[in-house]
Amino acid sequence: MKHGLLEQINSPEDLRDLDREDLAGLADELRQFVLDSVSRTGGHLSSNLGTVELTIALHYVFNTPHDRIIWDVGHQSYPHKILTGRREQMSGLRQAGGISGFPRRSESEYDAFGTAHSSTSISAALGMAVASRNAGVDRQHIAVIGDGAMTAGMAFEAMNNAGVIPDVNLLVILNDNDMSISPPVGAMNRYLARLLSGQFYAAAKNVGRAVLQHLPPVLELARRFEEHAKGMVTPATLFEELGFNYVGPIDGHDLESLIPTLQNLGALKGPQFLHVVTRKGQGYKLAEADPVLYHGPGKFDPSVGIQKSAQPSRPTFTQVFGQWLCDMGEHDSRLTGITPAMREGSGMVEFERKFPTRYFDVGIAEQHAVTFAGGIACEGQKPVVAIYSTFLQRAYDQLIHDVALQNLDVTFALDRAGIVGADGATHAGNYDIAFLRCVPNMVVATPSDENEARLLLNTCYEYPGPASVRYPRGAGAGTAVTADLETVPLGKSVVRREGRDIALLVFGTRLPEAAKVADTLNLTLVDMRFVKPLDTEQVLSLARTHRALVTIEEGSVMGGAGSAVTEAINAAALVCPVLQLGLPDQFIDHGDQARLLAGLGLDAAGIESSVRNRFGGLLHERSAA
Ligand SMILES: Cc1ncc(C[n+]2csc(CCOP(=O)(O)OP(=O)(O)O)c2C)c(N)n1
Ligand SMILES: CC(=O)[C@@H](O)[C@H](O)COP(=O)(O)O
Ligand SMILES: [Mg+2]
Repeated sequence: MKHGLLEQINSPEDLRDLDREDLAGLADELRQFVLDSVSRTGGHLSSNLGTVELTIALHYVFNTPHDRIIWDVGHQSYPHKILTGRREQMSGLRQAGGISGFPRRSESEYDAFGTAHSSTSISAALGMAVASRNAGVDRQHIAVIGDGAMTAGMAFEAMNNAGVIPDVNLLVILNDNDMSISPPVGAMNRYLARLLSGQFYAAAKNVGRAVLQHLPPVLELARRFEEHAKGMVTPATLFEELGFNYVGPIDGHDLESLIPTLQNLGALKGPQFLHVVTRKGQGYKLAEADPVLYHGPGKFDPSVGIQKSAQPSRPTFTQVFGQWLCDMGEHDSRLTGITPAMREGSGMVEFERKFPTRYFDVGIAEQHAVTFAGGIACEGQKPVVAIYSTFLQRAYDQLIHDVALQNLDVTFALDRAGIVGADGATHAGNYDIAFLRCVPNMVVATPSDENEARLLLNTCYEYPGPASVRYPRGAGAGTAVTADLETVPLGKSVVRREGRDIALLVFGTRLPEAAKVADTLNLTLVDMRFVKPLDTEQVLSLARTHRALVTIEEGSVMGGAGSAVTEAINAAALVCPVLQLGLPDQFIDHGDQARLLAGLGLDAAGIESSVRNRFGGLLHERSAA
């Protein structure tokens, strides 16, 4: 077997120059490269180990970048990045200034479409296919979508549309590894599993034959009956009935199956559907055994695998939520916990273990998760939707129309609020304050530390309407968390420090940084706790007794909590300057969370310098007085 193949590949053209018998060796090198590089940078591992052969086959068979490949979610696109000229850049993956962990149009002409939020690939590929057809351009458009991503309604909306659009070159490849991040859920997963086992097709045929024994021996009727039986129970027909030519399942690690199949499909016109079976973590035993643990690891030593830290670490906000959910679930049997496919990320593993009948992983189906919660609330039970801030964007209409408008008692636990770090702009939880606070009936809570997170979860849970509690990725300052279920007054803030001249009004976990500034400059410090209902009485009182106010939040300044404060001051016709600190009107790239926040002026040094720049005169007057 030849060695050193990978370093000769600087573009897919180099790959296409290789002899076919060299591709298996290249796959071994590529897999090893993925493992080595992810172990050094952190990132998505299991999915990428599973797409090595598929990526090689696609670039080998198709004329990329003329032909378009769209990687759904894009967390499995590292082999694609490596083969498309970004091998060296993998050392900077997901770090400030480095390449993204997801496909990005601005990064490479081979990244046909930016992805990261799931289940968009078929829609985008179909759009491109229509545009190519209309422009008379002959090219192939390929959507590679996982079995997890295939659970989303959006994928089926696209399939439904594709099946009736004539003359489009669309190839949907279902990369079925029988895993989402967590073990797969739902009837669609069962459907695919039955398809793989082939048992149902065989059973359908047998049903047809058995019944036919009692029917007139008309061959044509038999054929139709068999097709009908097949149509009712054979999973393959779902895709066929939607207008696709279904091919598969084939072994997605076998280049000898993949290459000729792709060549054949490439020659066909109209919507094609290829079912490929892969294994998450393929080739790295530890990841094969535990693909969940290796879905998105930090740095680790591949020779020993991920090790548990010897030091007890500070609990993350996610863990605080997970503990709260179990405690509240124990206390109140009406509680149900809902996650759209983020059981581990949202801290619900223990809740599922303790309360399996009250736990619902609904698949990658944020819209359904929210309306499903609305339905549960209609019947007097108390759903908690645990969802990343960024993924709630998917379910905005459901939140307004199905929950808030009917004032239903749904608690939203918004994880990953604010800057998320390595996942970057696609996953940023920057907008929830702005998009939630304008919705009537909503309560919007912004805890400042772990204990506050628990208190505000209690409070929002007890509130008999729609309420959200947002908290960031990772650990807080290590504040001790109470074990009880006490609540705090709704819409009331807490003065943490009495100072002079300027008041810092903090919404959320920037509070410890703001506190340092308040101490240094002798300012008033208020933990606002709620964006909505806003503690207007407190805001107006501060505006009357201070020369200026500074609002601080880890969320979009536009429309955010600071805007709520200025609206309250304007409505009362008071005159008081307000400096609004938060996230600017731009997408924030990937990088280290703390450094990004510092770069955005949201650490103590940045807050102090903003206060001095804007209100330096006021501070000077104070010290002179
Ligand atoms: C809208 C949305 N919800 C949730 C996620 C989080 N997420 C990323 S990958 C993933 C699982 C995807 O499973 P699958 O498509 O089968 O790919 P695999 O991880 O198995 O390679 C989930 C839930 C997301 N990216 N987008
Ligand atoms: C690709 C994707 O959407 C998830 O895998 C996401 O990267 C998880 O993020 P956390 O690591 O913050 O759970
Ligand atoms: Mg999968």
